[in-house]
Amino acid sequence: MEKAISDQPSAIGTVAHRHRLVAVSYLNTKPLLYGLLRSEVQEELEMDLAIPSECARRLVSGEADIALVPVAVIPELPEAHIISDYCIGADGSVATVCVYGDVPIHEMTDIYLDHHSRTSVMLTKLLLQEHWKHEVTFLPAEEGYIDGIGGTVGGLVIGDRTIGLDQRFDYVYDLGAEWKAHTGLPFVFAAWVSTRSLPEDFIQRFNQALREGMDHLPELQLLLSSPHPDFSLTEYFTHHIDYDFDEGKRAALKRFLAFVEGAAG
Ligand SMILES: C=C(O[C@@H]1C=C(C(=O)O)C=C[C@H]1O)C(=O)O
Repeated sequence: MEKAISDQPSAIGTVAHRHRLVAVSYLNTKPLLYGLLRSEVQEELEMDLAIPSECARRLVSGEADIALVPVAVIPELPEAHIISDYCIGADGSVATVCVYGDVPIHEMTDIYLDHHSRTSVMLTKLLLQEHWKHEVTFLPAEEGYIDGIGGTVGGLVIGDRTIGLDQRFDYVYDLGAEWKAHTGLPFVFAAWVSTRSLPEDFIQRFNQALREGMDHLPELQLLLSSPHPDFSLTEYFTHHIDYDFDEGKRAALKRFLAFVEGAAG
């Protein structure tokens, strides 16, 4: 455990050991990344991006020290510290985590579970069990699986690949909205987690940097191109994704992790 990681600049002005950080490679993380990249705290970080399931794998394997991870992986970590008041969450419809299909959910016989996801895979299972009360066969997904959605086969899709998909399928179930209808709560998909306790002053600088990112959303939107003519970045960043890890999301996390742990046990 006593692996010394210094947060102090070394004699030549660089940081001796940087925290290895991995964040989600989707659009919804850009405001948080923008803050980190504008801040001096980035000098203390070795930053990389990956799909959510890979962020989870790296934190569990010890290849990363800090990650924006799907919250469903938290029970697998020997030590987990949520180090930020910012997250990838939603209070109602999230827009980019949906089950798609040609038929209503109760007519679906099979559902593909997106291999990019850890949290929404479990959320789909929870909602089928508790909310829709409908049994299906779960199909593992791999690259290209979206083309296999059709007939009575539905599919969970998360992140940027969902953009435009609502025009391709007749039935779209937004899991942020369905969770809210089921529990009355907002939801947290991913949180900033470290696998060991970090110095308080680092955590403060880290959160200040994330805050800066949120404060500069209009500037960031000048740098990003819109992924689809019908997709509003402003709408997505301000009405769908809810970045505050507030009391409601903490309550949601507790409830959701109880389900995840129950399913594992
Ligand atoms: C809202 C989203 O939440 C994502 C969903 C995740 C999951 O299902 O494991 C993980 C990270 C989040 O980025 C999204 O990416 O669309």
